[in-house]
This record gives sequence, structure tokens and C-alpha cells, in this order.
Amino acid sequence: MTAPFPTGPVAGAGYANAAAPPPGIAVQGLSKTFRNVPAVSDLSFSVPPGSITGFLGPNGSGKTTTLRMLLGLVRPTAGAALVDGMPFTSLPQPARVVGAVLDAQSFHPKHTAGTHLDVYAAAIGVPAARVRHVLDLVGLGAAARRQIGEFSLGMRQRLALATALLGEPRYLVLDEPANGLDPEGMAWLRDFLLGYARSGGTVLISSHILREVEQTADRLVIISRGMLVHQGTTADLRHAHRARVLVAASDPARLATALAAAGHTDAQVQPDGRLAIVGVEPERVAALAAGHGVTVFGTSVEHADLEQVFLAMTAGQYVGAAPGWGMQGPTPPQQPPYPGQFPPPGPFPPGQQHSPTGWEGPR
Ligand SMILES: Nc1ncnc2c1ncn2[C@@H]1O[C@H](COP(=O)(O)OP(=O)(O)OP(=O)(O)O)[C@@H](O)[C@H]1O
Repeated sequence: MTAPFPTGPVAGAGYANAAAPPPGIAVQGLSKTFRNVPAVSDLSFSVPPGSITGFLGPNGSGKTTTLRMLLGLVRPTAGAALVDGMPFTSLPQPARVVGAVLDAQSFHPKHTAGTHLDVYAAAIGVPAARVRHVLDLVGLGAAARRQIGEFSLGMRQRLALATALLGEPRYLVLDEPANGLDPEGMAWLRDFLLGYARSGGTVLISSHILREVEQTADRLVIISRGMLVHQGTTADLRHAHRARVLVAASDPARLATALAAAGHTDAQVQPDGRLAIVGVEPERVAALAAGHGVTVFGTSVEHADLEQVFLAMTAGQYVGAAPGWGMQGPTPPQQPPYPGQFPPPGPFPPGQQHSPTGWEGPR
């Protein structure tokens, strides 16, 4: 029986030394300019083996162009994209190393799912029995004999994934695979990718919605206008934007000093007079305030919304030209990463106004 996912180094994948750990995907100084339009600019990031890396950016930020360069479908203007240290096109058996889902529309509508996979299996030298297996893997076993023209977008996405899995690849490169999937389909995809990674596979998955990949990806690469704006673990991003405690107090400066003396240095007085403190429990703040003669009027906890963090990071992707002037329009305002920022917190210190501006975005 064929293994559902690759387990460790894939036999016959073309390694001179099968014991050598695969170095993963490396994008190095990659640029692509279409005529005068820069789609990707000096982009560098890495996808470590065994990771699920979310590749995020707004529409038109260069995700597809980057993935197409990685897969040798678009020639870079500069830089390189390497899989296990070599360009995709130089891999001895590329379909057995990387499975890709780029476009779930380009199927022959008269082909059945089974026929489509038969053709691909023959093309990459995979036994015909693998077709049945990948159909079952993606939940399309019952639709094997149906024409693809009748498929919903979600079914096409599953078929595209089945195609990518034919060669038992060690890497999956997926361009917006959640497009068209209903919530059940998205949950299924999430579990599927987690299982694939647990079995030793590596995933690079693009999306323009952070929430889609947040629960799956252990690493995030965020781009805007073809440029890198963030790279790191999902946990680090969460940690950098963890919950903060907002305290309306009689003497915020005194409370801040007391907090700093107790080791809680990440405290800032907000324009509305409240003190925002990261990395401390509300009870601890209340105890310190009481101990230093500061009256607390109200306390609330705000949880950072990573989607808002993402929006703030990529703000300015769309800059419209002012009609007739050829000038860039205004950059959209940054979204606050904390939802419902500044809810009425109760009494404010005298003279303090409720402010709509507040926190200045991710630090
Ligand atoms: N073949 C092409 N010719 C000219 N311009 C192109 C071509 N392919 C992409 N572009 C441009 O490059 C930029 C990046 O496009 P790309 O499709 O890579 O972005 P994306 O992040 O994948 O967007 P989306 O989320 O909408 O799929 C866009 O301005 C796009 O118009």
C-alpha cells in the first residue's frame, strides 16, 4: 500500500546522499518586473523543512508571481528560488519533490477526475494505482467518474491537490488553495496539511487572508507590493501582539512607575489617558495600584486580532493615481490591530477625552 504522505527523505528523489537533511525552500533576492511594473522586488525568505509556511499578501502583492518563479514558470528579473539547494527545473524528478496547486481552473471540463489524474500519473511515471489513492485522500473517491466540468470550485481545489500529491512529493506549494472551500472544506484542508507536515512534508501556502492560514502555519512570510514586510514564526507574531491591559487610573504616570519598578516596563499612557500594559495580568495591576495609592476606575483586556496586524503591515498596497495628475493617492489609514479599540472604559480622569486614534499600529 502506498504511504499517504512522504515519510522522511523520499526514495528516488534524486539525492546523492539520502541521509542529508533537505535544506528546504530558499528565495534569494528574487525580483520580477513585467514591462515597467515591478511585481516582486528583492524578495528573500526561507521555508524550513517540515514547516507549514503561510505566504501572505493582499491581492496583487506578488504571491503568485513568486510561486511561479519558484516553480520555473516565470523567469526572474533577478535573484533565485531554490528547492533543496537547486532550481526547481534542475531537480531530477521535480514532480516527486514538489507538488504544486497554482490554478484550480485549468482542467479539461470533459475529462473525469480519474482520467485527468491518469494522464498526469502517466506523465510523471507514477503507478496508475496511485490515482485511486489520491482521490480518496482528498475526499473525491465517489466523484472519480464525474466530468470536471460539473465540479464546484471546492471540488476543483481538491482535484488540484490530488494532482499535486500524485508524485508523493516532499513539498507542497499551494496558491490560495482555500479559494472556494466551504468552512468544512477549509477545516478538512487544515487537518490534511497538518497531517502532511507531521509526516515530514513541507508546505508553502499562499493566502490573502491571515485567518485562513493562522491555525495551520507555524511560520509566516508577509509581503506587500512585492516586498517582504515580515518573516517569522506565527507564535512570535502572536507574542509581539499579545493582549494588553487598559487601565483608567487616577494617576497613570505613578502607576506606570510602580509597574516599571515591578519589572513591567511595557506600559504606555494612551491619548485617552488610560495606561496600556502588555504582559501583565489585570489583578497584578490592581494590586500594584492599591499598593501605591492609585485609584483604578476601570480595567479592560484587549486581545490583538492578527488579521488586523496583517492589514496594518500591508496597508498602502493600493495607492490609486489621482485622476489626470499621475500622482499617488493617499495611503489608506492603518487599521488598529486591536478590534473595537477604545471601548468606553468607564470614568475617565478629569479633562481626558475619548480618543479615536489610539495605538499607533504594530511595533
Ligand atoms: N503576466 C503578467 N504580465 C503583467 N503583469 C503581471 C503578470 N502577472 C502578474 N502581473 C502583475 O504583477 C503584480 C503581482 O501579481 P500577482 O498575481 O503575483 O499577485 P498576487 O499576490 O498573487 O495577487 P492575488 O492575491 O490577487 O492572486 C500585479 O500588479 C499583477 O498585475
